[in-house]
Amino acid sequence: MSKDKVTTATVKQMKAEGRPITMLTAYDFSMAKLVDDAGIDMILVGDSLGNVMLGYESTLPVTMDEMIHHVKAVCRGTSRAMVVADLPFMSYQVSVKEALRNSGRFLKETTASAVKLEGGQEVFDVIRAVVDAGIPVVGHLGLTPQSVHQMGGYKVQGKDEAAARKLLADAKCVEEAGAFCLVLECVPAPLAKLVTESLQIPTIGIGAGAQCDGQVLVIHDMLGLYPRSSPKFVKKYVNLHEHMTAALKQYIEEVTERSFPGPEHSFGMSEEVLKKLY
Ligand SMILES: Nc1nc(=O)c2c([nH]1)NC[C@@H]1CN(c3ccc(C(=O)N[C@@H](CCC(=O)O)C(=O)O)cc3)CN21
Ligand SMILES: CC(C)C(=O)C(=O)O
Ligand SMILES: [Mg+2]
Repeated sequence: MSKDKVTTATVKQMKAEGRPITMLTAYDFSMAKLVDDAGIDMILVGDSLGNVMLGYESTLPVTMDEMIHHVKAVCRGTSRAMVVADLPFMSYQVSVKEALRNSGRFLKETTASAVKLEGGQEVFDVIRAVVDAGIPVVGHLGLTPQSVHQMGGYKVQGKDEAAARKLLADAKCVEEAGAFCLVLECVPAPLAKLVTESLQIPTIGIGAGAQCDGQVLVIHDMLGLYPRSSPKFVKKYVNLHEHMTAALKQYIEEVTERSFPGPEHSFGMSEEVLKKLY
């Protein structure tokens, strides 16, 4: 392992020093290389690949085999960032044994160094067992997309007193179980701040305000590459959809009018050889 590689120790150190942790998703080699070269700390191969890469309506259909396919590609493009593999729906809910088997697959079949899973008190035993097997775990609370049907849609979580208390208790559970880091998704900013102050482990927010120890976004959302509507928490740093459409239209036009390829994109041969062919 190279000496500047981001590890669980790096992330812990960053919280201690008050340095924000940066995380983005990536799902393939080229995007991972772009993100890693830019200097991101953590790359999440999210099950959101079901939406942005595979066109599913939710993350629920994503399989372990689909995840592994993408995690492998991301690892090949990453040298410094820590790669975190998202455990897909039903890969860790059935039993602790299955959770161990599937977490183990990520670390054996790819070079990812941590796994992520959704839930609080109900996944305490799972987190504990995976951590005990030597696999670092990232928790995920608040809006947990794998429970979309139970939540009745993608909604901000922890708004009333009971829900807020439950989220705080779940966060402490996730830490107690041994997770080294916790994603907070769609949580009121003041509650995310309270959770962040209440935990030793760093929190990584997405729609959880500025007081988390780090931030994560889906890369397609922040680059303006996702054609479906984006949640309120997304900031589009660039509208790549527009830039790419312009490039594609120019290509179509130039091929149609035969201005592409030009001489600089073409290969010649000697007149002498050519003459013999005619
Ligand atoms: N491209 C993409 N980006 C994501 O952030 C993302 C995925 N896909 N797929 C998996 C989940 C689904 N996520 C979502 C999807 C929708 C909302 C959303 O529409 N939220 C409302 C909140 C409304 C409210 O309760 O006030 C919003 O307006 O932001 C939030 C998170 C986050 N994840
Ligand atoms: C949005 C992040 C936290 C995630 O779980 C994913 O990309 O799947
Ligand atoms: Mg996910």
